[in-house]
Amino acid sequence: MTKIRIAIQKAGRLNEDSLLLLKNCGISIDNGKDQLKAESRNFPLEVFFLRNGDIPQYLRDGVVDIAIIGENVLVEKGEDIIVAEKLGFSKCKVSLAVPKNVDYSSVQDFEGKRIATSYPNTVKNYLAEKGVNAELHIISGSVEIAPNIGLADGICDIVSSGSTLFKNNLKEVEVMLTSEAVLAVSPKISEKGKEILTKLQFRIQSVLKARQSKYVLLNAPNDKLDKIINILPGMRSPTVLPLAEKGWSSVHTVIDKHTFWDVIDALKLAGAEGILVCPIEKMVL
Ligand SMILES: Nc1ncnc2c1ncn2[C@@H]1O[C@H](COP(=O)(O)OP(=O)(O)OP(=O)(O)O)[C@@H](O)[C@H]1O
Ligand SMILES: O=P(O)(O)OC[C@H]1O[C@H](OP(=O)(O)OP(=O)(O)O)[C@H](O)[C@@H]1O
Ligand SMILES: [Mg+2]
Repeated sequence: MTKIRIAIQKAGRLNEDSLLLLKNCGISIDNGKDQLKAESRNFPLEVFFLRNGDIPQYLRDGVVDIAIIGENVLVEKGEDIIVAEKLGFSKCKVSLAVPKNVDYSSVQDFEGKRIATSYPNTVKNYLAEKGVNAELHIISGSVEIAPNIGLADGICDIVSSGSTLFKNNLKEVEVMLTSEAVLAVSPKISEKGKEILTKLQFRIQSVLKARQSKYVLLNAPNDKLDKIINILPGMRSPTVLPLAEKGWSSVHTVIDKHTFWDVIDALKLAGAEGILVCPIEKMVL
């Protein structure tokens, strides 16, 4: 039977969320400690645990069919790789930063300066677009220390909360790109592999939609139903059921978690009572 091969980061920031996503998709993986390869018992999937930075090459060569990888790594070394799905976790930026005490006015200030980074192609392309020439110092980690030890005038690295920059007396001056984990696809994937990928993507989409939404149940007096229903976005239109108590109804609907608190406040004002909010496990549309 054909199986699809997926690359997942062996250890690091993407590992846990990638495995959780597969688990939420109902895919069980027998993953012993330090195992570099594992199989699913209930989905035609083989998992390879690899270094994030090596994954674009494995995709290009067709050694794996798909991968969960940071978009920023594809920008750096996998522009030819197709992204099938954004996955909503490991969100970060790739930014330029300089020491806090430097007077910075524009990207032109990097002209002739030394920049330490693990993302040379990203910086090179960005600066070329802006017509700036700088000298790059390629290092594989702890980039933020470079200006403090006199190795560089500025850095280009991943920024999330900004605390690493802050601790190293640096300030973010240019955001070159924003990134999140994505499902990437090898250009060499077979037709059979594509069929399995479609099934996997269907499951992933159901999980991601569910993560974004909450199921809401509330009670309302019938004379306030119109106003309440107007507030609710819902998947299609909300379900309205009569309560045992005369003149009252129960309303069921789905709310996007980003607008959630605003909608709840509006519902209360409109006369909703006994509001219950539940997580959704899967959302199949
Ligand atoms: N601080 C952060 N916040 C959010 N996402 C991050 C952060 N740092 C890195 N990422 C994302 O997670 C990915 C993996 O980062 P991590 O530091 O675990 O691995 P790495 O050292 O870049 O790669 P490798 O697996 O090759 O060692 C990055 O490519 C980026 O997309
Ligand atoms: O803005 P922040 O929330 O501080 O996150 C940014 C830091 O996170 C990443 O490093 P990581 O901790 O993954 O260490 P690494 O360099 O060993 O990969 C990245 O390289 C930054 O240094
Ligand atoms: Mg890191």
